[in-house]
Order: sequence, then C-alpha cells, then structure tokens
Amino acid sequence: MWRRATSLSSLIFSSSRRPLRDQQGAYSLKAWEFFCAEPFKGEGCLSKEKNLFITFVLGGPGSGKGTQCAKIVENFGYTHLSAGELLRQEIASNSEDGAVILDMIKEGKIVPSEMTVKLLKKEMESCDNGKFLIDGFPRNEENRIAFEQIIGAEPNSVLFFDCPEEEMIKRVLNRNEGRVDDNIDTIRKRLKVFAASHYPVIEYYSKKGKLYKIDAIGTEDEIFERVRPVFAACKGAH
Ligand SMILES: Nc1ncnc2c1ncn2[C@@H]1O[C@H](COP(=O)(O)OP(=O)(O)OP(=O)(O)O)[C@@H](O)[C@H]1O
Ligand SMILES: Nc1ccn([C@@H]2O[C@H](COP(=O)(O)O)[C@@H](O)[C@H]2O)c(=O)n1
Ligand SMILES: [Mg+2]
Repeated sequence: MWRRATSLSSLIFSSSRRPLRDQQGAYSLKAWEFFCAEPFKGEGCLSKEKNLFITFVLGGPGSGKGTQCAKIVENFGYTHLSAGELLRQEIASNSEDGAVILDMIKEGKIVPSEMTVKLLKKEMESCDNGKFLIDGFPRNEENRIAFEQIIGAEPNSVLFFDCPEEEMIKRVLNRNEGRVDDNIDTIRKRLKVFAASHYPVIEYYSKKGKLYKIDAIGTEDEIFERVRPVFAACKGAH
C-alpha cells in the first residue's frame, strides 16, 4: 500500500494538535496511531536507551533527498544523517575502511552494510535528539536487515522521492559539489544499482503501511509542501 502524503492534509487537530477522534475517519486515526507508535525496544539495542523516532528518506541519486531533509530539519527539529555523507567523511579520515569505501563509491556500488550501519550507530549514540532522518539508507535488503539487527529499531515512517531518471541525471550533473561520483559514467552505474536494489525495500515498507511516496518533480518548495503533512501530523507528539 502506498500512502499519499497529501491525504494527511485532511487531518483535523485539536489545540493540542491531536486529531479529533470523533471527527476523523478510520484512516486518519490509523495514521495518528502509526506515527505515534511506541518505538521498537529490543534487548541491548539503541532504542532501549532512548526513545527513537526514525524516518528513512529514500530515492534515486539526485532525487532531492538531501535538499528536502534540510527543510525537514529546519521545520520539524530532526537530526539529519546522510549515509552517503558519513561514508564520505570516513574516506576523508583516511581510515582503512575509507579506502574500501572510496573504491565502491567511485563505482556507484553499495558499501557493505556493516560499515554503513557502524557509522550511523556512532552518530545516533552520540546525539541527544532521538528524532532522526536517515537519508540514502537502506539502499537494499542487506542494509535494511543490518539496521534492524544492529540498531534494534525499525523506522516509524519512510519517504520515497519518486523522480524520473532524466531529471535525476540533470540535477546530479548540475550539482557541482566536487563529488567523485557526480559524473555521467558513475551516475549511470548508480542508477542501475538503484533500479536493481531499491524495489524490495520500498515494497517491504509499503506492505507495513509505512511508505510515503512523494512526487519529486517541481520546485524545492512545492515538493516540501508535499512532505510537510507527513511530519505535521505528529508535531507535538515528541
Ligand atoms: N526540486 C528541485 N528542482 C531542481 N533541482 C533540485 C531540486 N531539488 C534539489 N535540486 C538540486 O538537485 C541536486 C541534487 O539534489 P540533492 O543533493 O538534494 O539530491 P539527493 O537525492 O540527496 O542526491 P544523492 O543521492 O546523489 O545524494 C542539488 O544540486 C539540488 O540543489
Ligand atoms: N546506504 C548507502 C548509502 C550510500 N552508499 C554509497 O555512497 C554513495 C553516495 O550516496 P548518496 O546517498 O550521497 O548519493 C552511493 O552511490 C554508494 O556508493 C552506500 O554504499 N550505502
Ligand atoms: Mg544526498
């Protein structure tokens, strides 16, 4: 089941911003319960130590994940963790893992999950905020399962920025941030990897009713107005 972000805009809030039970249809109540569900708390896991509220932010290369995450942080007080950015920082640290990661990023390949989740875990543990936007992760089923096992938590919601390939290519080629993977050869490889690996992840969260598919075509502000209702629904609950 794909959730459409815009359908949440019909939620009616009381002064405490809780949806009014008697004015809501079953759908809205379900949305509220889902957003505000207690985080998963397994033995010895990060979520046992602090209340976590996690949103995974997915989409192809250049679909606008980082751009929209910055707006969500500004408006809703999340901590943004970009898996790609953490991997690039690891490269810059000249660690042993960094050398392996660089080779994989140049080829547009997915780094072994253990390395990526280790970096995410370190950031999550050192952060006072429990509200995380995890951008560019999970890229495949291996990433997803490793996160569940190592962090001991599931996302509360998942955003998927749906963008046509030609638009993603155009955006990445115009990005101009000096990334080693922002060239046409690597972009084509990244798009192939994305096409081959993202679907099972999307499908998994869709079946769990956690997926919000966002049309990623339009201006940055137009897209954010599609994202806003997803987060506005639970503002004040944390
Ligand atoms: N709606 C938009 N319209 C046009 N350009 C955009 C839009 N959103 C973002 N951009 C630009 O497109 C480029 C890619 O955006 P962004 O870095 O947010 O994508 P991303 O999904 O994080 O990509 P990656 O997976 O490669 O990190 C950036 O230069 C950004 O400024
Ligand atoms: N879960 C992930 C995320 C990223 N990578 C590698 O980093 C590259 C850049 O990622 P962006 O999200 O910043 O586009 C990506 O192409 C992968 O090589 C990864 O392995 N696993
Ligand atoms: Mg990005």
